[in-house]
Amino acid sequence: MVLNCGSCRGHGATFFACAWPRPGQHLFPLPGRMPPFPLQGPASATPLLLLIRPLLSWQLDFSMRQVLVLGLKGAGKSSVLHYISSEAAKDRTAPTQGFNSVQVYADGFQIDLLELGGSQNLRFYWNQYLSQAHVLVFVVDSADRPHLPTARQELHWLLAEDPRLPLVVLANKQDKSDALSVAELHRELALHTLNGQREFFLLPTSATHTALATATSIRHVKSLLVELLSQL
Ligand SMILES: Nc1nc2c(ncn2[C@@H]2O[C@H](COP(=O)(O)OP(=O)(O)OP(=O)(O)O)[C@@H](O)[C@H]2O)c(=O)[nH]1
Ligand SMILES: [Mg+2]
Repeated sequence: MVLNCGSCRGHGATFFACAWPRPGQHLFPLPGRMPPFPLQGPASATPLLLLIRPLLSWQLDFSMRQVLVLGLKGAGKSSVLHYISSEAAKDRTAPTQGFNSVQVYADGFQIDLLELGGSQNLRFYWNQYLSQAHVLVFVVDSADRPHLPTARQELHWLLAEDPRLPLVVLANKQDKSDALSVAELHRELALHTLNGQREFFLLPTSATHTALATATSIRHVKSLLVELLSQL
């Protein structure tokens, strides 16, 4: 079930509760700029506060589980989020300018999935959201060979910051004929270097209509997340 900000109980700071973005909403239209989190300051600090308050609801709450969804631009993050929240694929998605979030309920808790845009200027802010995430989902375009070294570099920078955060890597766009296999991606992303401290999963996915009933269905991602998060 998808919930919009009207159902954002439990975010702690009620003043900000209504600011949680609606699913699919892009609330950060400023080109390439997104403030770091956490941000502090008096409530009178508008208009900056108005711009940042959606991000302030990304905070720990025992009834919520936070999933941070990262990956280079065009990897398929928004498409994955759309499927997880609506159980339907989307033909077109716009590049995320800032962030994008969806909330789903499962097994008695709320899962907040937060996607940060994957363009270079937004990647600068990625690591600032790690500390409040329960799981990191890293989406890779399996057919985008030229950008795999960048994806590997970005992923390993993130992992170095938090050696214990559970990691789910999605080898997305498996429907493409030139997509690397999971084994090839495992090698290209140097995932063998992960130490045994963190829980780690690498799943083949395809966020397309035709793949919804196949082995690469995003449905498996949702099940895995629920299982991982219910152990917390
Ligand atoms: N063939 C194929 N196309 C996909 C798949 N997933 C996403 N796409 C397409 O890839 C393009 C980019 O997808 P997005 O979901 O917007 O990518 P993103 O990671 O959110 O990109 P940014 O928001 O710019 O960081 C869109 O045209 C999607 O329709 C997939 O599994 N297979
Ligand atoms: Mg996006």
